Amino acid sequence: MKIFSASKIREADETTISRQGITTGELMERAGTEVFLWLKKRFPDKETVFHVFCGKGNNGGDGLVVARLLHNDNYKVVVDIVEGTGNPSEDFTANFEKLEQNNLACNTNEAYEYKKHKIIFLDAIFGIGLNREVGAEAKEAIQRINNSAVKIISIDVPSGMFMDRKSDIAVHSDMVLTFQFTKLAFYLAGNCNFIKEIKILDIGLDKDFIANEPTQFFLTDRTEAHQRYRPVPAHAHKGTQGHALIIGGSYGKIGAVTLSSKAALKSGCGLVTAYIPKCGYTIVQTAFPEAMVLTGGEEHINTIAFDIEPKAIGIGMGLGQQPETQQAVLEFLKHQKTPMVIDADALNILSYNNEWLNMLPENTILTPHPKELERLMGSWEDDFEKMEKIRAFAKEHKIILVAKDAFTIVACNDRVHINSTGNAGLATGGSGDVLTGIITGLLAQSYSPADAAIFGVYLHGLAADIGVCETSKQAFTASDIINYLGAAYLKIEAEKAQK
Ligand SMILES: NC(=O)C1=CN([C@@H]2O[C@H](COP(=O)(O)OP(=O)(O)OC[C@H]3O[C@@H](n4cnc5c(N)ncnc54)[C@H](OP(=O)(O)O)[C@@H]3O)[C@@H](O)[C@H]2O)[C@H](O)CC1
Ligand SMILES: [K+]
Repeated sequence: MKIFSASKIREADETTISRQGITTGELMERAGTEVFLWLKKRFPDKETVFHVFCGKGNNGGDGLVVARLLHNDNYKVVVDIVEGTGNPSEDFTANFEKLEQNNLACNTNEAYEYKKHKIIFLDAIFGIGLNREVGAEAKEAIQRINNSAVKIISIDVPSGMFMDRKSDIAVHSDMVLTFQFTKLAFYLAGNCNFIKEIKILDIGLDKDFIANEPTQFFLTDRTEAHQRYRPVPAHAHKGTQGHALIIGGSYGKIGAVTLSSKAALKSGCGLVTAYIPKCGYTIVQTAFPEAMVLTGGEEHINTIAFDIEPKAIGIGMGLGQQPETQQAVLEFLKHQKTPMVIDADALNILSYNNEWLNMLPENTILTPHPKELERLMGSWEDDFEKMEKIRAFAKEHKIILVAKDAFTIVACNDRVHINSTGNAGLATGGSGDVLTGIITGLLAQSYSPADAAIFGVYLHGLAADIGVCETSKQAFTASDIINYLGAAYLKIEAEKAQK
């Protein structure tokens, strides 16, 4: 799914208004109606009290439409117009007048009994139009909302959240009902406390505009994942499903390479060879009998040489950074032409030898966690700068960068893809090793590097989303990601069959 900036969303509005021959007020009515219908379905109990906090712009206008529709549908509605939210927009004013005509007064300080009623706070103070720091009055309203113990639903965006820069104060939403497009700011690490859940409401913006307007940002949602997924061909055998080579491990860190190798095989490739130091030989052969094993070095890898022809290589998991290992990795990378995923210590070795980055084959996949990312490309001021640096770094070095985070970002071909699956259960040792294994396994199956990275990250997160429902987040381990890969594939197959 495309992600557009606030200015592009305004263009989409204007195009829709002119092509569909409607007014801005009619578009607002449509947006408000979608919110109303969603609320009505979710909260059928007419005793529910909706307390709507409106700013004076179009986000507030949406809030007023929703308030009127709820009121006319016999819900209990309380409306507060928040001061210090700019000059009233035309459509806000029109809807404010309609509210009076419908006998719904604002700012009445009406008391409602918290015990007796189910209270929902609707947040319509600011939307995508926030363009300066929130002033005292609006801040007070945001704090009041946040300090309440009731369910908070934001219209379009959590009020106070900037679309293009770091936000200091914003509504902490249980649910954001956002119009037509999801927003980039929702996925940034610094904003993670502001949103629990996102629901995109279709408000019928112009389809041609959406299809044709370019953007650099995409959400890897179900549809995107399905487009990149490649089912196993009916005539497949282990020779056609690709051979993955996983290079890594050192004394005390053989688990990393074992997890990675297992994940590669479970992602669907035909054969996996693990290249490890001798100290791990019995461990890998015992823990993972499906793998073939090659060795180099005693307790750490000191040379990388083999006579197999893998279709993809994953390197770095548990490798260590002994001088001999560093030398072996750099020598190895110098001659590589095979599609490759570089992780963990192999990434760190590259960061100390930055000039080597440009020698990597085009579209080599790098999978850093935040610390490794910082070592690679330097630090960043805020999430927006981080995103831009990731995009520019991938472009400059002609690589694919998989920046692991709560919402993992894949930068490739001057585009940024934000993953939509995964949960806090993935914050567990070895989950990165599993991801590298999955991506390497997909590469071995002839997925393009971009598809392997984008789909691999999605699949990894989906396995965790399915898994934690049975294990809990706390008890979820990296091995569970591997165990639930099958369920993730089955879910994707079932969703595709439903279409
Ligand atoms: N396609 C859609 O998604 C549609 C969205 N709609 C809704 O419209 C809002 C955007 O509305 P807009 O009026 O542009 O902006 P806001 O409501 O977010 O903000 C209102 C104005 O507030 C002023 N402002 C900005 N920052 C501050 C601040 N810190 N303190 C006080 N005031 C501030 C600013 O006006 P100025 O003239 O003062 O600069 C804003 O314009 C969108 O989010 C949706 O909810 C449509 O209803 C339908 C289509
Ligand atoms: K809002």
